Amino acid sequence: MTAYLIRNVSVVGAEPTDLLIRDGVVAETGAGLTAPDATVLDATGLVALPGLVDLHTHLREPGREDAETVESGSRAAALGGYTAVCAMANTSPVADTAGVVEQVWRLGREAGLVDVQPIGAVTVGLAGGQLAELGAMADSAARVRIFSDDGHCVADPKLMRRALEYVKAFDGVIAQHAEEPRLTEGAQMHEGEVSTRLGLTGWPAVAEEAIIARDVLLAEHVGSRLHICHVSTAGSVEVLRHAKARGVKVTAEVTPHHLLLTDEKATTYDPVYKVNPPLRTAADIAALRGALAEGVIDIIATDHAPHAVEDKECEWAYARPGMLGLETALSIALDVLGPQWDLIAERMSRAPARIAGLEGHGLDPAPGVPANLTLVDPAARRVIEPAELASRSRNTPYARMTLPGRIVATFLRGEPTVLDGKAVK
Ligand SMILES: NC(=O)N[C@@H](CC(=O)O)C(=O)O
Repeated sequence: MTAYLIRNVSVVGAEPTDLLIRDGVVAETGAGLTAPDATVLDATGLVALPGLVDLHTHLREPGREDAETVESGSRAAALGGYTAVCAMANTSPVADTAGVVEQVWRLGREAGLVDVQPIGAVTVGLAGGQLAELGAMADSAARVRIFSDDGHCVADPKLMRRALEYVKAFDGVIAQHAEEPRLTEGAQMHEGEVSTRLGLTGWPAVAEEAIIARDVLLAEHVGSRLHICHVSTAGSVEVLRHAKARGVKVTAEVTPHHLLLTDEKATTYDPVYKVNPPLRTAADIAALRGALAEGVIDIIATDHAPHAVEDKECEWAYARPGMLGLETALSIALDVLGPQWDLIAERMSRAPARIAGLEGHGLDPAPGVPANLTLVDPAARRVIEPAELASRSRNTPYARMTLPGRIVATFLRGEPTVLDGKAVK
């Protein structure tokens, strides 16, 4: 195994130092290290972060390998600075059995670019009718700890209660897609002034907030861990703040796009901006940014949702919701938060690794720690060209935008997956 001596790197924004990576771990740190056998990387001006961890990735395999595979999504993740991703269960077949989660887990190991941790479905076929085999998925080789029907809400309160009770035994977590389905029938975008102007059916903020309010109360009643996917409204932030103050075991994520883009984008009628939950207002964005700084929202998760061309380049009403995220998330975080490296490390690596219980991830580079890390050039700016993305899909909302920051290298257990900004395999 090649050793790497990373020279003059700022670890999470601290004074520059050297890092020696050997045998899969950070072997030494300090100024002026020597290691004659090591490959030297000059990292002057670069920042080392613990490898990013995405709690919400759609990899589309099995079933829609034309849109993404475990391998192509893993490569996109590595290029985005990630060393671990949690793969959502809305595949075809649905990841609601030990067999399917083991298949995804094995494909992730074979690709070997990031650790792929499958998420199991809460209900059979995501249909919301009966609980999936949560225990069998937890006991499988994939050791599933997060369960989610993402894309669908677990709308039945009794089933949600049972799911929360069930996973408590193995410290699992239910990740809820908060959307009261009766309030979003036929919805095409955020319900507000813009939807009225465009004459499109609205997805009201209260459809999200009502489910979060219900579920934090259920989680408190049961004493279980609840995670809220893609929080998108100011009202949701208020509900979460209240729940956290009461000591409810709830965590929450926000996506890069909900931190940056508003519902005004729908006026273009370009379905690349169609996403679930929908893009909201500038006031929501301000509240989400505040909550992220404060810790009411724990993490940034991408909700990387690749879609084939025919599912996106069509009329708005027929387009599938979702946008790419893995290869641009760190740039959007830098744009939104500025060079607050400790906050970025917390929200994009340490906290998601803790929530998912991913051993060896989310740890700042230090002697003895597994070498899962990424090197960022904060001074670089890049133009996003959809055709250059590693994802099999092209549905990025940032096409031709100039974004700050570039991932220069990513290491997974001491092996580079990205070097000089390019995937190693
Ligand atoms: N976030 C999205 O807009 N899409 C997700 C599922 C979902 O959450 O609707 C997808 O799988 O495409």
